[in-house]
Amino acid sequence: MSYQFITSAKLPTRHGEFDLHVFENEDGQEHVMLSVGLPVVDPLPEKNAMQTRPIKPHTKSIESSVPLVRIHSECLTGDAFGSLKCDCGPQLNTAMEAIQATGYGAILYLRQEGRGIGLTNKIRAYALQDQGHDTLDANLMLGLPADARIYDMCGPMLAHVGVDEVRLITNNPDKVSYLTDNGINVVERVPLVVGVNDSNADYLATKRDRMGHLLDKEFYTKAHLNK
Ligand SMILES: Nc1nc2c(ncn2[C@@H]2O[C@H](COP(=O)(O)OP(=O)(O)OP(=O)(O)O)[C@@H](O)[C@H]2O)c(=O)[nH]1
Ligand SMILES: [Zn+2]
Repeated sequence: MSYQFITSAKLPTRHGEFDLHVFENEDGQEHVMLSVGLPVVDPLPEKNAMQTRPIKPHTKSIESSVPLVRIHSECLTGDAFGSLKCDCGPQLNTAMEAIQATGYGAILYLRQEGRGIGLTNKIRAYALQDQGHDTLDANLMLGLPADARIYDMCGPMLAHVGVDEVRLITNNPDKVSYLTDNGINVVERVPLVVGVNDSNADYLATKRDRMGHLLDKEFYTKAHLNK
């Protein structure tokens, strides 16, 4: 699949100002990158398309010499509606804050709702979860993969802002492997365990115990929360 940069603009947010870049694949599916302190290709057609604005100075420290990057998969229910069934909303907000704090990094917001099965199927899976099935079994019962996401857009999106090494904010080792196997140096994995609550503790435990997510050290169990 090939990916094309379409346009960009400033996006002030409650976490600070980002440059928002839109990319599209050949099927017309859009992905978004929010960046801070990284080059921006001028979106205006009358200007040289390859011209870049100068990189804004960022807080230089040993930690921030490599950009902080979060690959975030779309979750309408968590990101927009404040759902407590998952940890996506708090993860997105925390990552945006952390990237603003370093002044150097990006969120790749991938439109792969429901781990790539789409919103309708995710809600079908939620209905099965309402009957007691866990997040993994619910997908399988629908005849769908546990995780249908692809990450081949990440390389072109990062290349667009001149990034080939990252400090990656994730608990998912698949994301680290994918980037590493595709020429992006992951110098550090930065864990992101936020938004744990009574409604998502079992869901997080399933990700830890059945899907290989690296949550063991930092993660609190439902039993712990109920103490
Ligand atoms: N199919 C399905 N998708 C879900 C469910 N809960 C959250 N999601 C989707 O899962 C995606 C986020 O994936 P997660 O497994 O939470 O985390 P991750 O991105 O793999 O790992 P981190 O980088 O550590 O956040 C989003 O696209 C959500 O819409 C669920 O119960 N079923
Ligand atoms: Zn979610």
